[in-house]
Amino acid sequence: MCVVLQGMESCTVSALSCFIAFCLLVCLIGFIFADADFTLLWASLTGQRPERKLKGLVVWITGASSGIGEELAYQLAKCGSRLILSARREDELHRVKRHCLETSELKDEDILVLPLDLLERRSHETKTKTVIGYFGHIDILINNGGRSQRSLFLETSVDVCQALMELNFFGTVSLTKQVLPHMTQRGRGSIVTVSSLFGLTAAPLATGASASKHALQGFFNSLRTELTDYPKILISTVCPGPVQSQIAKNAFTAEINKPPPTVGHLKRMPTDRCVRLMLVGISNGVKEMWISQQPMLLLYYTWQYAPTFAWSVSDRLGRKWVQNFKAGRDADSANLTKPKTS
Ligand SMILES: NC(=O)c1ccc[n+]([C@@H]2O[C@H](COP(=O)([O-])OP(=O)(O)OC[C@H]3O[C@@H](n4cnc5c(N)ncnc54)[C@H](O)[C@@H]3O)[C@@H](O)[C@H]2O)c1
Repeated sequence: MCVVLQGMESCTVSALSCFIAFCLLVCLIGFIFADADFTLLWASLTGQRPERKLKGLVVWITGASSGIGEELAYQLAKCGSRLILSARREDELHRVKRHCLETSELKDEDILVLPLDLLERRSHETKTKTVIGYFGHIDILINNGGRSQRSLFLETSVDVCQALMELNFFGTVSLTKQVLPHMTQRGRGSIVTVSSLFGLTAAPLATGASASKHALQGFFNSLRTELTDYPKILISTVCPGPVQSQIAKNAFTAEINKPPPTVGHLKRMPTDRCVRLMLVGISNGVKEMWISQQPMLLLYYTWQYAPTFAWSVSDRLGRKWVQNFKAGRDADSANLTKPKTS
């Protein structure tokens, strides 16, 4: 009897260990192939669908003429959101609007094309009044417009660092300053700001851009803590790794108005996947979203738990990137490979 019970016990224990090992294996595989932080992935598996949550909402997108902003417009239009499309180039915004109308059930009056320069801060009050005059309210502001950088700090004019702060940080803060009082008055709304993984960590050739995104992280994290009396106002920051867009082509270089010498071919996440995850995050009240393919995401987790080890890995990767850049080669494509020799 005793021997039988012992046998059953050891069977149960080994079944339990197999089950735990299986769960750990599933977690490990999931972790290796994950392209977002766990809260966001959980929301995408079990949370509210954007098609349900965002239908009919009024969403203002800055930087809607290309890349992530353009894709946001397309996916939000399919969700049935009413849109305000802003960027500097009006013709490009009309192109995006036409495509939204062709691929969704929205009507012409559901999309307002509103040219806006983030650098022209004095215009932001009037632009906000125009939007409220047109739709009556704003449910979601997506602060997406911005630029990056491809230059070594030693060769870069401080004017470039200032220009990056003016655009990415002050332009965003200025528009938020106009829209937020409207949301606090209504007691609800979302302000979603596209930061970057290098707003949390760092990247070579992007000192000024990284600083401007770090500033955004600090600003919006602090703002969130000030708005605890408004539980229905969401302040969310999005931290993407490399995503397919025009970002490298439009990057600042060592001097203002000097185009990048080469356009990188860094392995980038498809824009539609990044935007889908963003919309899932917005629909489920996710306050910070990390969105990136591996190994960038893995490196970022390492940064959280073993920063010095992560710095030694990123120093190695960064050195190759800088060597290629100095040699005038495509720096982006070499960030995870050996320096190019031809
Ligand atoms: N693509 C990436 O790899 C990546 C990674 C992390 C963060 N981001 C961030 O995502 C956001 C969108 O960039 P993207 O990748 O789609 O690049 P993009 O160059 O394709 O789009 C940038 C958008 O910002 C607009 N813009 C630039 N200057 C402006 C100004 N003065 N006023 C108004 N609009 C202006 C552009 O017209 C364009 O519509 C940016 O804030 C960028 O920093 C991008």
